Amino acid sequence: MAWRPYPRTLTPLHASPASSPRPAPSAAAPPAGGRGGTGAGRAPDALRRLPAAAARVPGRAASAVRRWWERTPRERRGPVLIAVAACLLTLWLTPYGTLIGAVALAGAVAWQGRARSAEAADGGPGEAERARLQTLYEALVPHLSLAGDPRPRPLYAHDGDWRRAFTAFAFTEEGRLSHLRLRYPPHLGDGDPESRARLQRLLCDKAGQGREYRFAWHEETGELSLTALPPLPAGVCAQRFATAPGETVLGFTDLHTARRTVPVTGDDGERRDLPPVVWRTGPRSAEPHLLVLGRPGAGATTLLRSVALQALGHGEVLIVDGGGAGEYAFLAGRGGVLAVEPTLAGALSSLEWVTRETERRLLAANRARQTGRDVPEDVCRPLWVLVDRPSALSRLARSEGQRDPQDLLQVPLRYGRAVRVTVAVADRFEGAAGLAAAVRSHTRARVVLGPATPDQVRAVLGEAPATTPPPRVPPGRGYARLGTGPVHRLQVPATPDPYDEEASEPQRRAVMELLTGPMASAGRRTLR
Ligand SMILES: Nc1ncnc2c1ncn2[C@@H]1O[C@H](COP(=O)(O)OP(=O)(O)OP(=O)(O)O)[C@@H](O)[C@H]1O
Repeated sequence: MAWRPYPRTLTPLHASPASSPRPAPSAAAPPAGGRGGTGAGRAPDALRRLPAAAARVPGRAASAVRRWWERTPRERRGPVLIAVAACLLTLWLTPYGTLIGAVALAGAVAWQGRARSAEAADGGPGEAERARLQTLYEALVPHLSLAGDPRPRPLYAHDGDWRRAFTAFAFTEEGRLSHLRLRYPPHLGDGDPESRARLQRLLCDKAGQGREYRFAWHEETGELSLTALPPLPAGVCAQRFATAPGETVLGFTDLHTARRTVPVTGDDGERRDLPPVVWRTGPRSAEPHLLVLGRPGAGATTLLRSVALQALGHGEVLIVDGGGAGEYAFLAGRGGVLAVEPTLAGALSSLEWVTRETERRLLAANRARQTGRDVPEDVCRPLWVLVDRPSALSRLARSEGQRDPQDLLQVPLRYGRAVRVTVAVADRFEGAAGLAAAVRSHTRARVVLGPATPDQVRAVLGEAPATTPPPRVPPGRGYARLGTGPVHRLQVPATPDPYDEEASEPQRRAVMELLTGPMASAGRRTLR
């Protein structure tokens, strides 16, 4: 297989530390920006940390002022502003007032940062942080101590020391635990999923609700690390992503699980580099077809729309809308869109054409190879078959005594990869039982959207996520797994139906901008 370098617009992660979001902390290194330390007495590097700590002081003072302002009741904000303005005016009018004000401000800022700088300088946690670690340690003692433990100094004991148990930790600027690495005793049974789940639940409760956490078990060293994850980037609209041909962005994920970033523009117009989940299709792909499952309203249709808009840049698209709600109607008649079929009859005839077209392409490719000629262009042009809610169509077909449209997906699913025919299927959880065996066995790129239990995620992706469920699940939020790769957290870009009046104007406009022009009647192909 030929090695293909990154296109210049794509950024390998290691190449742009300055412009990328900060990497999540590894188990050995607490997160940059958070304040961390080791409990086991690593050598303090005070001199190195002091300038950095001093540089953070104004930032801390500013966030203290912001927190104070947010806590101030609305009715008191006006008088407070007037008092501040009066003080500033007095200083302005007093001889040397500006200078006195500046010195006083610098003094206040230095005072605010003094205690914390001292802590940061010796690398140790502050008083509040020590108290949090102590509370966490005491909560772990009943779970991790052993009655009648013969060892003279067990890791976890009521009069024990958290410094021996916690080998690394870090706190956020707000004083919340952001990273912890702890040693666990051998009797925990780290091979037992129930023991693991119990300890993880306890740690989540004690580390603070309302965030997602990633757990990593290090069985060789008997350590467990917990890392608080920031929310995934929301507010990314549909747009032309910087990808190579054959690559589709399913959504965005965490920096530590992605291999690169792509530049994107948020709906506020701000440009950022974000780590995408990239799905590769085509003859070399190990996951040439996609299955999306989720609860109603979780965003499965949105993901198929996003795939369709990206596919239109390089190939032709045929859509079967089993939901029949007209959520793809805006694509009908656009350049590159072969058909949008909301009815059973239309779905059957279009999918029959797809079967014939796949077979035609296979024969043409075979003949070209046998005669040593190039494969014809019409065989290489990607063909995308997007099927939304096939289980609903199958049910309808059964009740009407017609052929199951999913039977017609067998050929493209089995043989389509070699001739660039890609199938993406979306359905609801309750429709999963109605998916044909071919759909289930040939869709190795998988996405789960919306609220789902770890067991539901495992049932679809083959593995539960290593992260805890998000406290609030926005539309388009879920998990993705490509083949046997890791389970990624996923946020799908907002790609609404541009005629959906409830969608935000910038998001609808973004979709309209990606639409190809109407197809000229001369270019229309008949699928019947
Ligand atoms: N990634 C996203 N970002 C922002 N909004 C989204 C996203 N995904 C979905 N939505 C919004 O959530 C709503 C439901 O989305 P969508 O129709 O895609 O869900 P669905 O899973 O197909 O639901 P159903 O099965 O009921 O059709 C829509 O209003 C849509 O605009």
